[in-house]
Amino acid sequence: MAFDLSLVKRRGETLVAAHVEGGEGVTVLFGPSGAGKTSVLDMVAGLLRPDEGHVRVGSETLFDSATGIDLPPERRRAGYVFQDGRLFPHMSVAANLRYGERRAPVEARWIEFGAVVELLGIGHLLARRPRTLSGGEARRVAIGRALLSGPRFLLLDEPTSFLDRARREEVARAVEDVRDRLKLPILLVTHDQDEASRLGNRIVKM
Ligand SMILES: Nc1ncnc2c1ncn2[C@@H]1O[C@H](COP(=O)(O)OP(=O)(O)OP(=O)(O)O)[C@@H](O)[C@H]1O
Repeated sequence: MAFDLSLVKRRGETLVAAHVEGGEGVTVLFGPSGAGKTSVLDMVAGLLRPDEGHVRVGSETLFDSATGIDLPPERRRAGYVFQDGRLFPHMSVAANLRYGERRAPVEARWIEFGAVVELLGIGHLLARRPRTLSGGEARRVAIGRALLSGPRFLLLDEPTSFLDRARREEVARAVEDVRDRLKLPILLVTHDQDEASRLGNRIVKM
């Protein structure tokens, strides 16, 4: 499955434009602050309406301004991991993960709780609250919650930003595992050149 995106959106003074014709694996959106990377993720997720263009993932059209197709976010089935993770602070790690799972219709669940916990190495964290996690652990839990929501693809907004070197490494490895073991299409935003080269099967400059 691959992304096929052609998007144009005016945001204030900025014209955001992106064209992606991807193959498998990780497509990196790379560019300076303000180029519109997060806006592109929001348009793919269905949270922001493009002025023009299309969003296709695999054989499915999620948006097309020419034909009027515009699926609501819940039917697009994006696993969106926001830059700040947005874990629920009053819930344990396990409850955060289960929340993702409960959101998924039964027929959309393609991965088990135990498999996600194992893949991301978060078994020892299940009883903890988000505020007691390191930045890298919190990002891994947020990726796990997204995976359990039965997504067709993942949107990762700067998954290693604001982390020290060791935590960046942890999260980068988790992204590689998701890419290589689950074969899920991933659209990943970064402004770190090394990370773009390491994780991306292709890089789209914005
Ligand atoms: N709600 C909004 N109304 C008007 N302009 C906006 C709005 N949100 C974002 N913008 C503008 O759209 C442009 C793209 O913003 P966006 O957050 O998508 O960029 P980005 O590349 O993800 O930046 P960063 O790397 O800093 O997160 C910016 O110029 C921003 O000021």
